[in-house]
Parts: sequence; structure tokens; C-alpha cells
Amino acid sequence: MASDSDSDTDGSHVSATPPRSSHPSLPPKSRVRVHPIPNPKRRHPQIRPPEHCEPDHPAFPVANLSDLNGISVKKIHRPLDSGRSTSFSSLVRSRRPSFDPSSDLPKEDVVVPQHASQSGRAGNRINMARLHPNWLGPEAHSISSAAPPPKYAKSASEGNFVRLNINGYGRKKFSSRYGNKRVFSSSASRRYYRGSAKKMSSVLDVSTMQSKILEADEELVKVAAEEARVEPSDEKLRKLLKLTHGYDCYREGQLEAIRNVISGESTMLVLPTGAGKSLCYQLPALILPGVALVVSPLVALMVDQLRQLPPLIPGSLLTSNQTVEEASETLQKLHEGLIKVLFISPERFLNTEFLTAFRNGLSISFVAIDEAHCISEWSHNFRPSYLRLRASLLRSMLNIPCFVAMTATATTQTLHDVMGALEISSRNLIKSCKIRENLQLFVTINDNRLKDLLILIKSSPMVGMRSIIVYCKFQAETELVSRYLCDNNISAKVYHSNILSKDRIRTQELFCSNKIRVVVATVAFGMGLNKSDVDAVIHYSLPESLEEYVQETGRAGRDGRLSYCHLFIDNSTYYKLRSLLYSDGVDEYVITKLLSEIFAKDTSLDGNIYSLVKESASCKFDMKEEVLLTVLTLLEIGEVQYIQLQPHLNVTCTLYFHKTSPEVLSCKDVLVSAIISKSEKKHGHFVFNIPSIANYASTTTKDLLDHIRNLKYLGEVTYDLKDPAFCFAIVKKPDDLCSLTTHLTKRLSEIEKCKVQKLDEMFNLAHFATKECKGIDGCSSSMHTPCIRKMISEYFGRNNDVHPDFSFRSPQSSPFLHSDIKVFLQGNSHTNFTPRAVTRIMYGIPSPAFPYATWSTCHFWGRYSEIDFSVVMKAATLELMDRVKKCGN
Ligand SMILES: Nc1ncnc2c1ncn2[C@@H]1O[C@H](COP(=O)(O)OP(=O)(O)OP(=O)(O)O)[C@@H](O)[C@H]1O
Repeated sequence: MASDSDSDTDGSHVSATPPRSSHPSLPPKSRVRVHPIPNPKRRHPQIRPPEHCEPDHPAFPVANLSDLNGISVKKIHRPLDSGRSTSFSSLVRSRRPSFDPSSDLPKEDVVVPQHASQSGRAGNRINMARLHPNWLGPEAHSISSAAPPPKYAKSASEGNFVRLNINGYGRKKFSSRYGNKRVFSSSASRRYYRGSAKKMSSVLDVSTMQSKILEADEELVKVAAEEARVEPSDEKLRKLLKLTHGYDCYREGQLEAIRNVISGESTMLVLPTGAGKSLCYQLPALILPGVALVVSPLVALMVDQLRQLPPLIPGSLLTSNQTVEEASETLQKLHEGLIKVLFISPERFLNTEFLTAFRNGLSISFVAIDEAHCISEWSHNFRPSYLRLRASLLRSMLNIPCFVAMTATATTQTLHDVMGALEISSRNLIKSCKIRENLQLFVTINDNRLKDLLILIKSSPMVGMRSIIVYCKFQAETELVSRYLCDNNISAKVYHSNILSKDRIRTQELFCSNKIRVVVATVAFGMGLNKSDVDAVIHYSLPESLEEYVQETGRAGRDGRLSYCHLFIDNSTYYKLRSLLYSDGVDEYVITKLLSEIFAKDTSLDGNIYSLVKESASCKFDMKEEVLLTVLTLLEIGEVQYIQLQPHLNVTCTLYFHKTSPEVLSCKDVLVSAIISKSEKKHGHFVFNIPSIANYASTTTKDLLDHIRNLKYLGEVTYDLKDPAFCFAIVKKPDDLCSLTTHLTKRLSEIEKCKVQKLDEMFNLAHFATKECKGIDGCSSSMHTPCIRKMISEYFGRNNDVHPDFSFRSPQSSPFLHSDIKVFLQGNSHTNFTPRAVTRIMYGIPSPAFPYATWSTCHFWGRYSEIDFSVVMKAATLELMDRVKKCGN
């Protein structure tokens, strides 16, 4: 059941870190030098600073940007509506009944909403297919009537994108005050876009024109930025916006956020999807001296954000997918002052080269954290790698004047966490957590979802719609739904994380260019998707939280036109999802086992590096890698710092000697000697654990790996690296292992409980709309916009501790539960189970030690997924105790 759950891009269960190359590239010739053999006597017993990333997590490993997921290479850019105050009726009229471009249907007349009157168009019935995309309120239109039309109104999200393409194809380079050369240096990105370059010819023509405008405007922008720095008045900031983005005015929240950042005030920015949060780091980055760091959870997102930087704001990115050369190129440009915005992953703060670069003279203007809710364990999308993003820790590494945290969805509790971590004062919270006005929300209970979906898409108003996203929870479900739609003459394509990257990119391209009508996708689709005219979002399966619902519905109607969001609910999906949420749970005794291994007797505090191989540790402790990383991060950033995390590494090395014999070489080379004496010999090759040898030889893992690489370069050896591992140094051993265990277990179980609660709230909302809504607020039939809006705003505005009590709607037990567990245990008497392992099997949840492939064929797999988890767990505990007693007798 769970095997096809698509979670690798939403991050709730999965690493934010993109796949890495397992083989390091040969160092460039010019950099090769034979390292002096270190003195085996340890000279620096203190904790070493985080090291240079190596093969599994290399500082700059070999790029494979074709692996990026979800990147659109061609986009339709339309300035967006702020989503403010268009009346429903006018919105209805604004959407054409058919989207067939060849259609000769007359365009409908629409009444311009009230606030547009201030731009001088009041009351006019104007002939237009869509409302003006830039309806931003009175202020906006009073300005827009006076201001000249934007010179390159569509360029805001094309600048870096275009530039990357041009540079990749030897076209005219943009001249810039940042050097008359390519500033968006990522050749990886260039390669990535290369495949789509042909299709870009029309865009390139536009861009050539833009480049001329750019050259002319560059000086103006420089002056305007300087003026805004000296006096960040509305007028000065508006002038800069016009010059850089071509927009007439700011949207809600933007000005305030920008002013805060300019004056060095850390700020929390919560604005709906598509509201324009990026602008709030783009302009301050241009205005302030130094480099703005933008932390992003996914490489795909970084590439997309880089592409959306306006041409006059030079940016680049550092990802673990880049080659050493590409990363060095970026660092070089940073030093030359050619980059104003640098996109990085949260793991980057473990990387010594990165930290050194910023310690040696580079100044940071501020750090922006995108998808900042990932910091909080109480968010719908917590990522352990984000846990390290705390002001105190980051400031201890780098000189960071201020932070700006951005998200579209955050509950009060999440906000509290994020703002606490980044030391943001409550007066600097800018929040507007809502569903846009132009979204109409529908909910239905569906027992036959496939058939209902087809009927929905084939009937009015969806029958005339050109772009529809159907969200499913499981990959297999997306395949099924897409096939069914295609069989019924609806052009649909599947999108999920198990689809080849090039096919995903192609699907996104086709969707963005309106060549396919429906994308049937998991949560993987949407990060970085900036298609403004998505007409409808259908939730074929229940989202796991209101945050997810708000985020996914937010992909519809970003152009401000009336758009439809339809939610299907069915009990079985709810039960399935609920059971899956228990997959991250950990028992106290497992934590004890893990801590005992981390703080084993033979570990020391003198800077040695230790490793936990991800796969084997995850199996041994029956814990997902993400959960392991959460525990390790909590040990690092808790009240007491017990460990210091190091870059992840492939820790097992197999060394093959080719020229000089190992014995002869070890006489001349102390490190080879250490390797020979501490390795396991297999078929004439030497297999060793890199941190162990580095510890033994009193060197760093980075120096050891550099040394081996140099030997390879000299033709002496070749080597293989495997076993990705978490690496850490021990800072302090816990005085009381028991209380630390209890504390960590409690924390993990709270995270689990919170996720279940979020799903329950989502189900409750849908249940209320379909079963209990009396239509008082204007809801009718399946349309529940008013009541859903109200519940969502209550949810996001609710006080931390108040959670409505939902009684889980499944049967509480079953008369057969105990006997089934007994039979199951008898049939598997040779396997060691924990109560949680038995319960997961009864729920149909695979885990590292009890994988789907082996256990899903078991007769009891998933049989009790509709019973409360704790009830099954209690029964499993009793039956296991009974088994132990019987074995004892
Ligand atoms: N003041 C403005 N006037 C007009 N358009 C704007 C304005 N600010 C931003 N935009 C445009 O709105 C679009 C969405 O902006 P952006 O991608 O920053 O949204 P976001 O809030 O980051 O959304 P998401 O949460 O989905 O990432 C972009 O095309 C951007 O250029």
C-alpha cells in the first residue's frame, strides 16, 4: 500500500537533498599537489570544523542537472493579480467559456471591479477576455494610470533564464556593471536548459531586445538602488520596482517586508502562493551591499528561482549537483562581486569551503529562507536539514545581519517555532494566510472517484477548461487516473517523482504550453511551477493537511481569474493516509539503542569523526533515514550540544593498487601505511572506513580523500566509494542517557501526533462541508467556498495550544484483532518483532526492517488499517508479552 506513496519531493518523509554522484571527479590538473604526509601524532585534538564535502556529499560533486525534477523550461508569463477583491460575479464573467484559441466565441463583457475605477476605467464595460492581471487595489491603479507602460513587463521571470540560454549558445552576452560577462555562472544550469533551447528561439528574440533595454537601464537602476538605500521611501522603492521588474506598484505586504530587510530587521513573511514573496528578497538584495543568501529546499526550486530573478539582479546557485569547477566558478564570481543573490541548500552551512569564502571578506546582506515552515517540526513539511537554520548557530558561523523567513502557510505554532529559531520579533510578522478570492471551492463525497472525476471534467464549467491539475496521493493512483482519462479522450499525463526527470520536464513543458490539458500528479508537481493560468485543481485524494490544501489549490488562478478547486473525499483514503503517518514513529528502547551506539564507550571527544551508514543503521534501528537525521540534528541543536554534524560521506572505500606494491608504497607514505594496517583485505584489495582511518592517522577525512585522489592521479591506485553515511564528532557525552532518550522519544511522538492531527483537521473540514454545512454563509450544493475559507482562516489564526478534539471516526477495535496477531506471530516465530513492527504490518506500513517487498504478501498485511493505531499497538504488545512468557516457560 505504502510503497507507492510519493513523498520524495514534498519532504515530509524525505530528504531535501538531491541525489548525489557517488564518484568524485578527478581534481583539475592545476590543483593537484601531493599532500604532505601528516604526523600520526594528533596535534589538534579539538573538534574540527565541518569539513569539505566529499563524494556522497561532495562540496561540489559532478553535476547531473538532468536529474532535477519539476523544472519548466518554457513559461507563459502573465503578471498576476493580487487576488484582491474581485466580486464573484465579475470573476465568473472573466473566464471564457471555452479556452480553445481558435474558438470564435465572442469575448465577454465584464464589469471592472470597483477599485479599478480609480485608474480611470470606472464603470466602463470593457471588452476583454480576462480581467486586468495587475489589479492591485486603488494605490496600484492610481499609479498605473500615471506611469508609463512597463518597458519589459514580462521580463521579471525571464531574465536569468534567458541569459542562461544565451550564454549557452554563444549569443550576445549581457553587459552589466557586474562585469561584461556572464554573471549567472552556473554552467550546470546552462546544460540543463540546453535541451530546450531550440524551443526558446522566440523568447531569445525578446531577450535580445531586453538586453538592449538592460544596458541602457543599468545605470538608472544603480542610481535608483542607491537612492532607495539612503532613503527607502515608498516613492524610491516604487521607482526601483518599475525599473527592475516593470511593475507599477507593490502588492500587499511587499513594501513593508522590503523596508524591514533594508533596515536590517529580521522579518517573517507569510503570503499566499503566487503573492510575490520572491520580490521581498530580490529588491533588498539589489539595494544592500553584499550578497543575499537564499536558502531553498530543492535544487529544482533554486533553478526556478534563479531563472525568475530579473535580469538586473545577478544571481547564481551552489548545489551539491555541481562539479568542482562549476562551484569554484561561482565562488570566484562571488569574490569578484558579480553575484547579488546566491541560492543555496541548508546543508551548505556544513561546508567548509563555503563558510571560509564568507569568512574571508565576503559580506552577507541578509539570509532569506524560502519555505521557512520546514524549520518547524509542527509544520506539514518539516525537514531535518532545516532544523539547523537557527539564528544563533548561523551567526556563530557567519556574520548575518538579518533573516527573512518566507512561507505561504504557517499555523501560529509553526510561526512561533520559525520566529523563535530565527530570532524574529513579533512586531516583524507580516501575515496574510488565506485562500485567494478568485478560487471557488467545491467538496464532494465520492465512492466512485474515477467515474466522478470523468463526469466532473466532462461537464460544465470544467469541460471548457484548458489547464487542470489532478492531485493524487499515490503514484499508482496517478497512473490509473491518467490512463482512465486518456481512454476517455482527455489528454492527460502523469507526473510523480519516480518518472524520469526528462519526462517530468517534458510533461511540465507540455502543460505550460497548453499542449496537454490535464496533469495527474502527486505532491511532486508544483514546486516551482509558475503557470499562472491553471483553471482548476482537483484533489482526487485528501491532502494531508490544510497547509497542503491551501498550497495546492493556490496553484490555480494565479492570474486572478476565477478558478475552481474540487476536493473529493472518501473514507478509505483517509484511513490509508492516517495509517501511513504512523510510519515515522519510534519506540523509546530503539532510541536507547541508537544513543548507546552513538555514545559508545570507545568514542572520544577529541575531534574524531564517527559515521552511521544510512542504509544499515536505518535497517538496524528500523527507522527511516529522515528520522535518524532528525535525532542526530536534535542532538546537535538541543539545549545541550552533544554532537557536531559533518557533511554526509560515502564512508567505505575499496582501494586497488596498480603501480607500486602496497608494501613498498606504505614505506614512503604514512597514510598508505595507515590504510594497509587498518584495512580488511578482500581479494587482494583493501577495504576500509574513511573516518576510522582518518581518526587513526590523525588527519581529516577531506585530507585523506584528497590524498587518495592524488595517488589515483599519479596512476598508483584506483578506488570505489560506497555506503552513504551520516558523520559527526562528539562534543559531549550525555550524563543521563535515560532522560535524554525519554526527551527525544517524546519529541518524535509529538511530531507524529501533530501530523495525524493535521490530517484529521483536513478530513474534518471536508466532512463538515459535505455533511454539516447548513449553507448559512452562502454555500450551496457542493460549493463550499465561504465555510472552507472560514475554517481555514480559523485554523491559521488559532492559538497554539487549542486543538479541536476530533474523535477518530474508525471502529475502535475488532473481535479478531488479538487472535489474528497471535496467528501472525506463530507463523513468523523466527522473526524478532517489536509491538510497533507488528502494528505497522497490520496497518500495511512498510519500514526499513520490514520492507514492502517481503511483507506485503503476508496474509495480515494492512488488515487493520482502519482501527486506531494505539489499539493495535496495545494488542500487539500484549500478544508479544504472552509469547515471551510462553518461551520462558
Ligand atoms: N508587485 C507586483 N506586481 C505584479 N506582479 C508581481 C508583483 N510582485 C510579484 N509579482 C509576480 O507574481 C508572480 C509570483 O511571484 P512569486 O513567485 O514571488 O510568488 P511567491 O509568493 O513566491 O509564490 P510561491 O509561494 O508559489 O512560491 C511572479 O511572476 C512575480 O513576478
